[in-house]
Amino acid sequence: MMVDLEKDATTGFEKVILREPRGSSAEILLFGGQVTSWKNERGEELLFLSSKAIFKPPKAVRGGIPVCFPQFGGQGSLEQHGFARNRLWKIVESSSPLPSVDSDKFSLINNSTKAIVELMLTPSEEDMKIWPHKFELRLRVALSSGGGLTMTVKVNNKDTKQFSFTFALHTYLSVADITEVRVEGLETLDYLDNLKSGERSTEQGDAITFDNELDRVYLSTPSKIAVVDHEKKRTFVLKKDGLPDLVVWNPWERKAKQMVDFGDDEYKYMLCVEAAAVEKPIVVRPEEEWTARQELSAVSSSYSSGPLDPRRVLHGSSKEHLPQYQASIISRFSLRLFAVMTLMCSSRNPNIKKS
Ligand SMILES: O=P(O)(O)OC[C@H]1O[C@@H](O)[C@H](O)[C@@H](O)[C@@H]1O
Repeated sequence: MMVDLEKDATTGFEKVILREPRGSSAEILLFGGQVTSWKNERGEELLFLSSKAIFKPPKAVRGGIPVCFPQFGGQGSLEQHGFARNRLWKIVESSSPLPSVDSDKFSLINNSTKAIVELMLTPSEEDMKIWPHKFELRLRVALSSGGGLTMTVKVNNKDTKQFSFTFALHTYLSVADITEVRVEGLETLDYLDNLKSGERSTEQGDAITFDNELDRVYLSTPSKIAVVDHEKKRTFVLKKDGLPDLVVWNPWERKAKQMVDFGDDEYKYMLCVEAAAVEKPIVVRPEEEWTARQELSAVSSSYSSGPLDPRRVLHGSSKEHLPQYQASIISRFSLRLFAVMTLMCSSRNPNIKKS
């Protein structure tokens, strides 16, 4: 396992590179704490990064996995998606003893089964003027020996009063042809439609497919979602914890043309699936810590990694024989029962603890 710190020759941005012996790798910019590349063992890029991406602060970089904090989207007093994605983060020295970046390239061998780096963002005086809360935001990125990419986020409240925020890991997946892509695991869920001023609707169909602009926040989603790329015969599996919502976004043709940092036809080759906490802001009291995690893996589409949706576990395959409306009613009833039982078991967010 190797962890390198380099200065990108083209952009001048500093980046950490994680490599594992079988060939997979990941790159993380200190600007934005943003993963901009994740490659499998054959060296194929799994994340989308726009050819028109602008590497010039304070513009956020279009692609990879921007961190949206302390605000998701445009609802709030801050800039769209918050400021974390266009600030310079620091490496937490204890995570990987990386030397300074004065010479061209440094390497070290990490003997664990994962190549890991931990980055941190704390507010500057300027940040405190727009969001007056002392916090520590940590992002740990780990590349496992199988090539899976795990991102663990921690927010510590270092202040004397509580604060709340919304959050997303804005993952841009690279796909071969968006019209041949299917998202599984969101069937029958409620969502907020950003194209209809956040109007609430319920997903009726089967898996989600794409033939137009789509911008939705799916609510209380299962911990495992699959994005099937038929053309590439590849399935992305996204597992998450502490991030109940899932944003699904593709700008399609018209919006693509309006974005200066996005190619006119690049919408065909990307899909954003964003593990998020949007509907219910996270509240963290002084000296408390909130943790969330996302695990990404890319497997051949013939691979089955087990049931996606907890409702399918409850009903087994018999649900498939029920008329669709009946199956959907039972699903929703079970979900509500599950939600009530969960609420009864814990009234506090299980992802928050004393730091
Ligand atoms: O252009 P930005 O600020 O990176 O945002 C891109 C998109 O991000 C998505 O998360 C939002 O749901 C969209 O509404 C938004 O257009």
